Amino acid sequence: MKTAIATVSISGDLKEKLAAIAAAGFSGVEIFENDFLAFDGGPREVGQMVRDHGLEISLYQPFRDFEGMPEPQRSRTFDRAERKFDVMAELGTDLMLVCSNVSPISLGGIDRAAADFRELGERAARRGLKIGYEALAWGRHVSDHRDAWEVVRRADHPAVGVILDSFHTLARGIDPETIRSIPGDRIAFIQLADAPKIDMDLLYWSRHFRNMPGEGDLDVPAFMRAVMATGYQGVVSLEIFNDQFRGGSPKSIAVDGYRSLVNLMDGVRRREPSIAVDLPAMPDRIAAKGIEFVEFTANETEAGELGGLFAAMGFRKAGRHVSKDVSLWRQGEINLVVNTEREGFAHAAYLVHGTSVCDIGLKVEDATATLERARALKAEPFEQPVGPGELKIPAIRGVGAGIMHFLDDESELRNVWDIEFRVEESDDASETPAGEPADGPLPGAGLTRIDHIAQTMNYEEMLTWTLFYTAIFATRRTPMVDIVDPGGLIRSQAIETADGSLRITLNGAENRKTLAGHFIAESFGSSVQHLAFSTDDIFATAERLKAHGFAPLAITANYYDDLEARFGLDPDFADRLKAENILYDRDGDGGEYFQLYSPNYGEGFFFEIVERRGGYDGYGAANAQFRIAAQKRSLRPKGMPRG
Ligand SMILES: O=C(O)c1ccc(O)c(O)c1
Ligand SMILES: [Mg+2]
Repeated sequence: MKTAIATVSISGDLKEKLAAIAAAGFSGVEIFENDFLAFDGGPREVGQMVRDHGLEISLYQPFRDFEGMPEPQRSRTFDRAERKFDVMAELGTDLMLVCSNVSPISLGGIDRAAADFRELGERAARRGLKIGYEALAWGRHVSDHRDAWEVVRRADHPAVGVILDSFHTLARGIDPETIRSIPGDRIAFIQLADAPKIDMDLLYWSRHFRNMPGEGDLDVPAFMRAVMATGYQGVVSLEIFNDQFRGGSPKSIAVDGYRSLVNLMDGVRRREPSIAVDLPAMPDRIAAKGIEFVEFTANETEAGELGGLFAAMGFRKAGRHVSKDVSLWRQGEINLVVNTEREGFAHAAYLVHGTSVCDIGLKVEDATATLERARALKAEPFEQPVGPGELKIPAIRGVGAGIMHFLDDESELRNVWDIEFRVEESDDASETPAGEPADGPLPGAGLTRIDHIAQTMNYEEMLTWTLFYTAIFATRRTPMVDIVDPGGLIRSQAIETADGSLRITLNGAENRKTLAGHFIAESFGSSVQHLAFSTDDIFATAERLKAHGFAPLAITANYYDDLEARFGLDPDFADRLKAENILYDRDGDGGEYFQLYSPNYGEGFFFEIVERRGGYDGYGAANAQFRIAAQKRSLRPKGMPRG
């Protein structure tokens, strides 16, 4: 499959754009005219530069305001086209995009436009070139791909085809199934873009808010299935006008683009099995079953403090690694690992981020298949030397700074805890805090599993993260919600499996004054900001935690007054929530959510304990503002210091 991306989609100057596009794995580029005009070098030089990167120029664009002009403008547009043909010849490309006319003086008329294209086709063919006609969603007379195709059909010239751009079709709500009646060999080129559903002017929406297929809300898969059903075998290209991308990292945006294309085409192939898609085989999106472990990196002193925190939440020390300075803490199905090694990835992470979460272990259907799909989607495999008695666990670099490991029940990996960890005589007894009976292990606090992991990133990187998770794993993303922090806005969105077995919340920080922004700044980009543990009985857990010496985050009395009024709560029930500092939420179907927080440790890391009742599927977004305000009051208590 030939893949391309328009230079306009990537930030940087033309050189930087090409380097990033080539490194990401594309086979070609669309040279966007303004990128060429801004370049200080002739068309031959640009063509050579593109080919030196191993790329081809798949398209030159756009040529504007061509068809249906009155004289004398009509003759001028043909002269202008000839000049562009000269440039194309020197660039070394044979296809030019002509977008539908937006000029108020254009006359309209399908046959007039067809006659103009027939003549342009004739002139192009004489020079061995071709042209493609694209309907802009805001074109003066042609704004629908069906009309563009009718013009092309009537032009009836082998050098003239139609160009379909998913944005223009889908943003106007045109049924993509209408593409299926166009002959595939009359489609000159395919441009793809997604976009979030926003109610705004089409032109503004198109020029500022497009994003990669899978990052927005348009049905790009339906569009692409229809295209492939026509027998189209040409280039599949991305054309993304996006303000954030223009300012983003060229390398990472280019990889996102390639990832989104491969993910899209793999999905098309699975839904249209009779259609040939020339793409290497890869496993389908991976069924993720949950979070098997979370690993912290720390120095010895801080590891002791972390252990104290874990013990206060009812965790017990359950083992020590056979060959490394790594200990395991357990409760229910939760595995927390603390790594104090002086070498390897965890130590490197410690030096950069301080005490923090450095690795996440996901339980998946098939760990090897997960690595294979991740690789096909340009994720970076991670390996470090396997020590004596250790298993080789498939792993990749996450989108942030951390490593993501994959475990399954199908292989030896299911025995990782028994193979790599040993229970030490002293483990249980030595962790018994003062004041508790020392004659046996402390009972836990009723924590059962990890409900969710919350990762924080700069707002501009959120699309990269959502694409990463949704392309590799069979997950969906929830709508974005705004969370008000006294210092600014946080955008929050969850990635989750349909059954809720894996939940990751992504929090995009716009500045450093927010708790989330402070956390990423102070931890130099550590991503995991909090872990949420599940309990089946939040009140019993709250009591147990108290007995363990856990001090929950204090919530204001005002919050509880409002809560009682808002939900019409029984006053005794509201008092109980208040006494335990438990936050509460209820959904439209009577599902209930209970949340209990730890204070901050260090610069904004914390734990949460939740109970879901009656199928509640959210994350208590309505409570986040009050929790954050409380946490900000408690910032920098005694606790987890930073490197
Ligand atoms: O916004 C535009 O003008 C524009 C130009 C060329 C395209 O291919 C397109 O989709 C939009
Ligand atoms: Mg386009």
